[in-house]
Amino acid sequence: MSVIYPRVALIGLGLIAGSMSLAMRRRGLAGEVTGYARSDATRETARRIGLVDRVCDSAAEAVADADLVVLCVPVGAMGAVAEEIAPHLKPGCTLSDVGSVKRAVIDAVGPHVPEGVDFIPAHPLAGTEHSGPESGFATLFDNRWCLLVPEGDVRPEALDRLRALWEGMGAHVDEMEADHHDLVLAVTSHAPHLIAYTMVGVADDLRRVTDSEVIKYSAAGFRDFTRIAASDPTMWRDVFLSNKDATLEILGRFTEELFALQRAIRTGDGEHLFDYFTRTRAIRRGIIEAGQDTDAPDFGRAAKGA
Ligand SMILES: NC(=O)c1ccc[n+]([C@@H]2O[C@H](COP(=O)([O-])OP(=O)(O)OC[C@H]3O[C@@H](n4cnc5c(N)ncnc54)[C@H](O)[C@@H]3O)[C@@H](O)[C@H]2O)c1
Ligand SMILES: O=C(O)C(=O)C[C@]1(C(=O)O)C=C[C@@H](O)C=C1
Repeated sequence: MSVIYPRVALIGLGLIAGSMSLAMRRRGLAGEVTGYARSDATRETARRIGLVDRVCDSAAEAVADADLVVLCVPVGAMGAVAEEIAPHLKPGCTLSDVGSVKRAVIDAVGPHVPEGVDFIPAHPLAGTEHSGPESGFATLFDNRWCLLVPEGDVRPEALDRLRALWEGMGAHVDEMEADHHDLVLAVTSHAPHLIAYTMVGVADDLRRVTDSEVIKYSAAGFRDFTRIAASDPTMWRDVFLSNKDATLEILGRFTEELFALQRAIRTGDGEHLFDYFTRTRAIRRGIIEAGQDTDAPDFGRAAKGA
């Protein structure tokens, strides 16, 4: 593949920035990738493992002359980072981010975007429970979605170019409106994370009673919860504080359903439980039949309508 951006700057050098750098390198999508992270230790590690072509000691130095700048920091840090780099952005460049919440990032970053810079928020729907500069890998975005959330005046050629970059990194790209994005992600990602955190917390409380049996005999379902609940505390604190309304709306509905199931168990209403589980099983099967299971080998073809 040919170079899409001569110079890309990544601010924040963790799982997502590291994976972007390696995914771009795999296909030669960027001429040079520069990077900056706030802590000396992270920059040192990034240098040692050659995560990007050049690790800079300031955000200003990293973004100078960059054709694409991507903010890869926790959602709560986006506004301050945007304010810091704004005076150093090259006219005509594209500014993007990878935050898990979009409305709050648009509100925080938008006011700092200089005239002549295209701001195109993005969100790759791919990740792991690991964080930091050593956690990235080149195939993270393969067969995953990346949602682009442009608002206002964005040049179509800037949008096409960013889309081509994400496709070159292995992702399927769609566009979505910011508030809708936040509601959808509250259902598919944010509330499930909170539920996993809660379940593991409950098990931890119980452990003190059962003397480690919870961990010793933990079944596959619970192990999956512990993987999710091992995700980065800073990232997830920021996600919940930034997507408050949508997450609370979904958690309200979740609590109502939970109470109904609780009542069915207490009253011995097997029909309610059976019907409910039949409905949820059909959803999983529907996902697989529609070719939307991103773990399936043919997801790529299905997503492209092949
Ligand atoms: N981890 C996931 O599963 C996932 C998936 C999609 C999107 N995201 C989003 O991507 C972004 C980055 O997540 P990650 O998983 O790569 O996190 P990470 O913790 O692995 O990396 C974040 C990096 O940002 C740096 N940083 C923090 N505050 C900073 C600041 N003020 N200035 C400069 N650098 C700063 C940290 O030192 C670290 O290097 C977040 O906004 C997150 O919501 C994460
Ligand atoms: O697989 C995981 O570990 C993830 O949690 C990834 C996941 C998700 O919920 O799907 C987490 C947050 C992101 O914003 C996007 C992807």
